[in-house]
Amino acid sequence: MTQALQATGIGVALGGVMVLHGIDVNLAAGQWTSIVGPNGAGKSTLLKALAGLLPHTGDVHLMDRPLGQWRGRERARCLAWLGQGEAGADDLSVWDVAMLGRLPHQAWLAAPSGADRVAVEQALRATQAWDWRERPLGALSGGERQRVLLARLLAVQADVMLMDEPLANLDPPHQADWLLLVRELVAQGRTVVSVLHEIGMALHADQMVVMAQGRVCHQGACDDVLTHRAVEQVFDHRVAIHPLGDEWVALPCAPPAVAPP
Ligand SMILES: Nc1ncnc2c1ncn2[C@@H]1O[C@H](COP(=O)(O)OP(=O)(O)OP(=O)(O)O)[C@@H](O)[C@H]1O
Repeated sequence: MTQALQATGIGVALGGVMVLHGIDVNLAAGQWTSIVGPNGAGKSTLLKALAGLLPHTGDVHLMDRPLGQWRGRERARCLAWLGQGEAGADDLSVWDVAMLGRLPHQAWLAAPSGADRVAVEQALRATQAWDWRERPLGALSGGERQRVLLARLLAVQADVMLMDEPLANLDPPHQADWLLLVRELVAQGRTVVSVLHEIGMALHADQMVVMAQGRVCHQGACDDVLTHRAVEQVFDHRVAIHPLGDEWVALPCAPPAVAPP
């Protein structure tokens, strides 16, 4: 199976402290992988290292080529990024924000091509952000803003898409729309890697990477009970995964009762 991203021995230090320790992961091409784990586990840091956005030790290969051997624009066409709580660009219109996703396709200072405009319109329609295209990003609600940033990622039309908490601020119908969108992207042969706190949504992926304390505790199929047990363990059994029809649901659990003194 072709690997879209392969990380070997990834170590990252932030503020002089090691926050990732010797991470090895293989993320298959044409699949959706979700990364889950408690707050501070290192999920966002791993995603940034995979995107080449952070200095790290170890190796990352994108489509079987070392990340460092990709030229900047070529890599930006292949790998698209949606960060967590991205700030800035508030004065830009929604259209212009989504058009930023086309920069890797455009010659320096060139006007957007017809293909760029088609890609942006498709992306804004896919996230139901088309009607706001003339509004400034800063005038949108949190969920509306997130859908525009998702459109920017889609506009890249990259083969590999990394998303850090893509469901942040999205209401349940738009979370369901995102799930359909990801399934469609994967059906087209694209690779999606998402950091998710919504374990129930994360279980819809093909593969799951389970992290805690800067390490990968488990990587496996989302329908494998070993993966479920690993998820329950990293969350100190405060979440339990149960079958529901053909799917899996994650339910929160009360803390264990403390025996009276
Ligand atoms: N700039 C920084 N300097 C020092 N430590 C940092 C810095 N940024 C993050 N960290 C630490 O690195 C660890 C991993 O952070 P990271 O954001 O990758 O975790 P996460 O699993 O994505 O968490 P969350 O679920 O809360 O978003 C945390 O302990 C965090 O406090």
